[in-house]
Amino acid sequence: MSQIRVAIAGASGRMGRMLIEAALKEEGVVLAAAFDRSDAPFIGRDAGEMAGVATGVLITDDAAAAIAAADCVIDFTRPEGTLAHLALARAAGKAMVIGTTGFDAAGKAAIAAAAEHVPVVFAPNMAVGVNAVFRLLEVAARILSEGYDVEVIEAHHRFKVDAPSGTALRMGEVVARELGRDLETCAIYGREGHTGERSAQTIGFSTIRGGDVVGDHTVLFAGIGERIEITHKSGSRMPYALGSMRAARFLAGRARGLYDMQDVLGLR
Ligand SMILES: NC(=O)C1=CN([C@@H]2O[C@H](COP(=O)(O)OP(=O)(O)OC[C@H]3O[C@@H](n4cnc5c(N)ncnc54)[C@H](OP(=O)(O)O)[C@@H]3O)[C@@H](O)[C@H]2O)C=CC1
Ligand SMILES: O=C(O)C1=N[C@H](C(=O)O)C[C@H](O)C1
Repeated sequence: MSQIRVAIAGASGRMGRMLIEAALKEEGVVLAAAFDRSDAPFIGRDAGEMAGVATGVLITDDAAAAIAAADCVIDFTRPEGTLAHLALARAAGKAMVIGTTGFDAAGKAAIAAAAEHVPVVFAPNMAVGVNAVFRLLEVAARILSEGYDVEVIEAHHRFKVDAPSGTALRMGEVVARELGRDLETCAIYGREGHTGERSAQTIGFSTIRGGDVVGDHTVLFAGIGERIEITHKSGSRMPYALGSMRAARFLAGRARGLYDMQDVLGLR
């Protein structure tokens, strides 16, 4: 089996630690480097420490050196960090898996531009189950295209900084595309005060933040006399991390281009 050497960005973060654990477990993946910001708590410590394994790979604050040591960067940080790492990966000709959410249009355009030079997997959710739900939503939206109001409801931990989640937005995009609507113009983000009656063409989003909720997403199709709910609940971050390892393996030896988890999982 061919091997891919990965560098984990944001190594001290919730996903960074999970990604290191997954990289150490996954066949065909070698943990080549782990890096974070210079004020991060684990700089200089063994990347395997959290997983109770000595790896000899020390967490560094030298992003360029970490990226140079790998074939592929796996990045779950913040949009500004990801875009800085992407510029380094592009300059060094390295592949990249991007799980970070919350990009604006310019950030997404920068990712598409970099993918003209290096291969990139960019997806708001790497879990296999969520990607299966995206396909289920296409079927549901097709069948329930008349007379059903669409609402996307998501819940996450108190530390999450972007809303709605990237996954909720992608769910909205999938349903909107199937219904021939443009999410840019039909989305309603929360409601307050005298809103008037609901307009049939809208897709509503509701966001809950609290405690340690890993990530729950529901798409509700509400008709007169019946409701259909399609729900995914995460009990652990490991499915995101294992999905990212599949994405890194998918990129091994691949040409430049922009891919997502539907490509990685062969769901297109
Ligand atoms: N696609 C998917 O499947 C999933 C995506 N995500 C997304 O991944 C991202 C990270 O989530 P999570 O791990 O919970 O977040 P954390 O805050 O726990 O971790 C983020 C890490 O990135 C570092 N970081 C923050 N800002 C920068 C920056 N500007 N430059 C470089 N490094 C930076 C943080 O360092 P410091 O602590 O010093 O700020 C930290 O180490 C979020 O966008 C989230 O939505 C999460 C789960 C699954
Ligand atoms: O921040 C998180 O935790 C998560 N973020 C992603 C998102 O915004 O969709 C994926 C998952 O829901 C966890």
